[in-house]
Amino acid sequence: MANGAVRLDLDGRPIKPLTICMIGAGGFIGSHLCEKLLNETPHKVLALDVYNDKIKHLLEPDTSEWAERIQFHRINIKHDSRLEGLVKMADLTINLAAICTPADYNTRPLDTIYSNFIDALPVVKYCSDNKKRLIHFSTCEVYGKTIGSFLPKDHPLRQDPDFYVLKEDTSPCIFGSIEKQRWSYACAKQLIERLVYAEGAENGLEFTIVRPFNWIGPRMDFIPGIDGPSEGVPRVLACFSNNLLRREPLKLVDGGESQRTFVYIKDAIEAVLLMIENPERANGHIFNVGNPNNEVTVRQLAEMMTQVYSKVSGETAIESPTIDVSSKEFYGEGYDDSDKRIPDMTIINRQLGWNPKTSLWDLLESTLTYQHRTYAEAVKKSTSKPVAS
Ligand SMILES: NC(=O)c1ccc[n+]([C@@H]2O[C@H](COP(=O)([O-])OP(=O)(O)OC[C@H]3O[C@@H](n4cnc5c(N)ncnc54)[C@H](O)[C@@H]3O)[C@@H](O)[C@H]2O)c1
Ligand SMILES: O=c1ccn([C@@H]2O[C@H](COP(=O)(O)OP(=O)(O)O[C@H]3OC[C@@H](O)[C@H](O)[C@H]3O)[C@@H](O)[C@H]2O)c(=O)[nH]1
Repeated sequence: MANGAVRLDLDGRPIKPLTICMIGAGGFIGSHLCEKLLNETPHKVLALDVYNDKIKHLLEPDTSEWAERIQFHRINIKHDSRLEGLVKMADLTINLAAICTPADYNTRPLDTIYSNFIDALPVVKYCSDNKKRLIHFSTCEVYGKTIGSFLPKDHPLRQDPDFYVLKEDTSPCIFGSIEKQRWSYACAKQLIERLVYAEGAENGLEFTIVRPFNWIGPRMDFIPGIDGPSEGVPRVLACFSNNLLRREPLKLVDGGESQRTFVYIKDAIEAVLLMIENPERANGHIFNVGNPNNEVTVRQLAEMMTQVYSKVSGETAIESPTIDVSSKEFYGEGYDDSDKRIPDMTIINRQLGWNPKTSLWDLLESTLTYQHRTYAEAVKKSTSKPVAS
């Protein structure tokens, strides 16, 4: 922690140091949350994951100021009897573990459903049985498609926020048919949300559910062939970064017409810290965490990323920076998409006073600077390797 001052919660009460069992701590969000907790709070982290590459810098012996506050446990929660003991040792459990890349939802629907529902079940049960607080990571995908998407393209009601803004307590969850296996993830996340909520209602579980709306930033996913499988398909930020690093056109799925709101990971982590440290304001709530001001179509995102990458790398853009591909070609059979995702911010504003700060341009600039610095050399080397004869 930067200084020894006592931290106060939003109601002016001192915050007591916590032990946090963080499952999925080695992933994108987990790595930023661990960093924040170690840098700015006195809390201790029991970090559980199958991988730790993204938090290695926090575990190395020379970061000894943190050595006593973070402990890594290489655990696959599918089958590890140590899990309940670790939940019991902690004051709070945060579950981030999941398969959460859309390319997997329609091609590995069983793994997706098991990961997002079955594997999360014991975590909920251990928290409930042992009277431990749980912060569970769900997703904005539980909203599925907007009501407005079912209206004709030029219908005036499409402009009415009631037909597209997504509200935790009133919006319905609208998924495609069962053959559209894209929705396997959203459906599993919805059922685990319902289970967590029911444990709260029937057994008094103290819970908070987080619905992230496209959090992006450094360390998200992987660059295929560099720190992940060559044939792997990460989420859009890493797909487009990979294309820019390799000087290939960015692939626009079905014309890049879908809309997303992107929030900077560092803004979003502030919201999670408020939930951790203000249980009385966060328990029993479901929170949208996103930035309604950063809405773009995927095509606009591609154009912006191309411009920003040119600026940070000093390379001019290629002649045809984007190319259209069909979703069947890109993701395979059973893909479908959310048309538009604007989070309503009323509840998080009222309970925690949180607001996102960073514009899309600024967050892309810092993220693409990181991508260029981290990967440009490695990509260059990998593409200049002589082909074996
Ligand atoms: N990043 C976003 O914008 C976003 C959006 C919506 C929802 N979410 C949710 O937030 C959570 C974290 O997302 P992320 O972006 O950090 O993803 P991520 O893939 O980077 O992190 C997930 C981590 O969980 C670990 N994990 C998965 N299965 C495990 C298991 N069986 N045992 C132990 N560890 C396991 C993975 O190794 C990985 O490190 C997920 O639940 C995801 O569904 C994220
Ligand atoms: O190369 C690409 C990659 C993706 N896309 C498109 O870009 C959009 C965003 O794709 P992402 O891979 O970021 O994933 P999505 O926003 O659809 O879903 C994500 O949202 C919330 C989380 O739960 C998950 O992390 C993930 O499901 C989609 O419309 C997708 O079709 C492209 O056009 N080109």
